[in-house]
Amino acid sequence: MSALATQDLTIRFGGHVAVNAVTCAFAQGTLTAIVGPNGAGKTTYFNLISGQLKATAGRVSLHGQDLTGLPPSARTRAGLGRAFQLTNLFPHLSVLENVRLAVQAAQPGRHRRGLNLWSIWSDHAALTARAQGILHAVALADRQDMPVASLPHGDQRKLEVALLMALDPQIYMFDEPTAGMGHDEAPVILDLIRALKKDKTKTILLVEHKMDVVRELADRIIVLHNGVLVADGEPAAVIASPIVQQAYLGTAASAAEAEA
Ligand SMILES: Nc1ncnc2c1ncn2[C@@H]1O[C@H](COP(=O)(O)OP(=O)(O)OP(=O)(O)O)[C@@H](O)[C@H]1O
Repeated sequence: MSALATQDLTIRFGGHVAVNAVTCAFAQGTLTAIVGPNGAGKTTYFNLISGQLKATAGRVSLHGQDLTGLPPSARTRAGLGRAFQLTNLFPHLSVLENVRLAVQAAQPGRHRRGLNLWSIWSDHAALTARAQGILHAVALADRQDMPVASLPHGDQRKLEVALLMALDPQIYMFDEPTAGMGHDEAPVILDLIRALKKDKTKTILLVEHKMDVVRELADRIIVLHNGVLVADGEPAAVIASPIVQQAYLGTAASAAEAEA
């Protein structure tokens, strides 16, 4: 059984069908890149999977469990990990405190152990250690005491990935994870995605415009164009296919412009 699947997933905005009957299954332990031109429906597809948008038609399932009617929070609890919107955080708490809260949120049931001071103290120490480990992995350890609101943009993107890791989801959904990062910052995030990929229990969906990144990381590429899934397969074959050359890389359009 696939880890995640969408069946005829569709959303209309007025007369515009932004995602059009997309049926796709994602196998556990694979990294699928989702590519397509601007406005193709990639982020909208993510929003439908994570529940930020309600589908007009179709279904989303996780290990066979139908998630379609569930709100985003329930999908997160079921194992879907979508990068946090930083607006959902506590902007005046520190980076460490925010990550620690996410680590804590990912461990349901701990509070039911009762009010035992030793367990509260040891829990707090363990949660802090885990949060610090994650911050180290995303190269944010030296920013751990800064209020989230004062982080520069590149560090905010790293924090999004840190919070996702804190939740330890089964499905990682990355939407252009290195967008807006400097050349020295992007490799940290790409290394993390490589490490997640090696952990064959995780399933990764990656929306990415940079084809060199896609070529290196993806086991499979799917292509959206005008909300429709137009290509799906092994990276080299998909990148070489006429539909991608035309729809995504724009060779046909460029050739036509050159001739005009
Ligand atoms: N809330 C909304 N209301 C109306 N139209 C929307 C809404 N969200 C997305 N759209 C439209 O749906 C289409 C797909 O947008 P989407 O952002 O998913 O594309 P994308 O492939 O992620 O593009 P990009 O690569 O530029 O991020 C676009 O035409 C967009 O204008």
